[in-house]
Amino acid sequence: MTVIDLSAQATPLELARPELLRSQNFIDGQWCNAQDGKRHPVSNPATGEVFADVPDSSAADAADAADAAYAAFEGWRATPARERSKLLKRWHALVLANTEDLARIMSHEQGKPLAEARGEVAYGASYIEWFAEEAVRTYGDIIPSPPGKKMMMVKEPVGVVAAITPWNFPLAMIARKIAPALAVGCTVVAKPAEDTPLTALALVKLIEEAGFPVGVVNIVAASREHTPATVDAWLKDERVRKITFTGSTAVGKHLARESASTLKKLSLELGGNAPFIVFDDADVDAAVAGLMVSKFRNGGQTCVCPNRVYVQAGIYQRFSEKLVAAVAALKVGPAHAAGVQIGPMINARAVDKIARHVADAVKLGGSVLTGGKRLTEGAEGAHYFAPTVIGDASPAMELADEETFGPVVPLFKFETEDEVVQAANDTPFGLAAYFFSENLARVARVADRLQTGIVGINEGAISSEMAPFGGVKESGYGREGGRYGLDDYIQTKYLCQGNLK
Ligand SMILES: NC(=O)C1=CN([C@@H]2O[C@H](COP(=O)(O)OP(=O)(O)OC[C@H]3O[C@@H](n4cnc5c(N)ncnc54)[C@H](OP(=O)(O)O)[C@@H]3O)[C@@H](O)[C@H]2O)C=CC1
Ligand SMILES: O=C(O)CCCC(=O)O
Repeated sequence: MTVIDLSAQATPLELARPELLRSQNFIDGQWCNAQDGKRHPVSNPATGEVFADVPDSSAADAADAADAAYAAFEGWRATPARERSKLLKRWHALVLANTEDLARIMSHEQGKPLAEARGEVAYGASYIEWFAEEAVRTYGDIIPSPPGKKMMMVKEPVGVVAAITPWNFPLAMIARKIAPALAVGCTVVAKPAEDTPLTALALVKLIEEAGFPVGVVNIVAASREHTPATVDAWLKDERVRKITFTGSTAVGKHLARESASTLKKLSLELGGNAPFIVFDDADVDAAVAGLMVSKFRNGGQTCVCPNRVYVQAGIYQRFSEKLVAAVAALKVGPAHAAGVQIGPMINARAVDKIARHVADAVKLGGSVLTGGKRLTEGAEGAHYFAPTVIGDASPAMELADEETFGPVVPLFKFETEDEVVQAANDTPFGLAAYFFSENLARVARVADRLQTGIVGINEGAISSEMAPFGGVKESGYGREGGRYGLDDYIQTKYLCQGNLK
């Protein structure tokens, strides 16, 4: 592993358009402070340095946002789909035009390498473009009807949508929630993660510049301490008809429970525990390349990152040697340094969990083939963990059950297809799975048997605005992206016209 000067001070956050760095909530077309004036700091995970602050909102601010979104709803749903589409296209163009500033803000608050942050801007923008195109295609149905009747189905927006988003993809996650909501005529209240509010606020600034009507999108920032009460105001509010959430399964379950009293529609994109299976008949180089792409994206802090890597006995040694060489060549360092591939982890809690998983694996007989430790030299205030491969992993280890959310690859050896499919499915989670095999019959069998919402077959890069992203089991429900991505923001209305002469 190459470590690029962890003690390097972050370059100041210089932006071509400094006005994109917002420090207020956006409610009813106004930038405003929290009613009680509270604020919370935003720091750079590469240095620990606090470089901005934002409102620490409360239930009162959330209620104001809901009032605005509710008031704007009738007007927005009545806006022609073509017009909604045009505004989304304008927003899309503004996001792309401001890529560099958005990427810098994102890297500064989240820690991902600048090149990756630029990629996320393009990725998030692709959802906005996609849903701008889909906005004009929410067709209903004419139902073959009995004589004297005309039966029809029309699609309507569900109403006010609350979007709650995580810190790992501060731009793409909120973009792929707001864009489909707006496309079908819903209005939005949003709350970004404590650690990464600035990217989301910048994105909303561009919504303002695109010329969306007042109240259509509202955003409030809050600290981890005040988030539960803030979001609770939306959970209890019967005018908020939908919650769309990406984050941990524990919080997803809380949202499902607490919104039951008003029976909201829910999309929950929750944690995963993705298996990555390499069969003896795989193209080993392609499998290593696929694993590197999927595992080390965002430093391993991605819900679809492989968490358990199963390698068949016949190629275990060869695969592991090639993998260790590739992992050992990764460059770790602060987001702004040239060539960095793995940045700091988001916060102390994240790196503590990774260290706990590695220590537990070693205690239970795992061997550290590369990495295996925190990188602390020169890294005061930051949270780095060395890209790690652990050999001889076993099901009793914590990392087999819980997503590590960091740059750690545990290698499990297996003998048979049946055994590995059973092991892969032996988890409450079901977001993504990957496998590599050149055997056509096996490809069909294994793809069919894996219990996940997404399967990468001889492919590590699965995410795309054109495809439905989402899980099964305790990884949640609902789909984001593709032609299915509007469904979660729509309700079906059946019209039955009678007495037709
Ligand atoms: N599916 C995915 O993509 C993600 C999965 N995770 C998993 O979850 C683990 C923990 O990460 P963490 O950041 O704590 O994830 P959380 O689920 O706590 O955070 C995700 C979002 O939910 C908000 N939130 C937290 N508690 C509540 C609550 N009681 N009511 C309403 N909203 C709430 C957070 O706000 P705030 O930041 O203010 O607390 C944030 O906006 C990770 O290690 C990973 O395993 C995490 C992020 C994304
Ligand atoms: O929050 C996550 O980790 C899911 C988003 C990643 C993706 O879209 O591929």
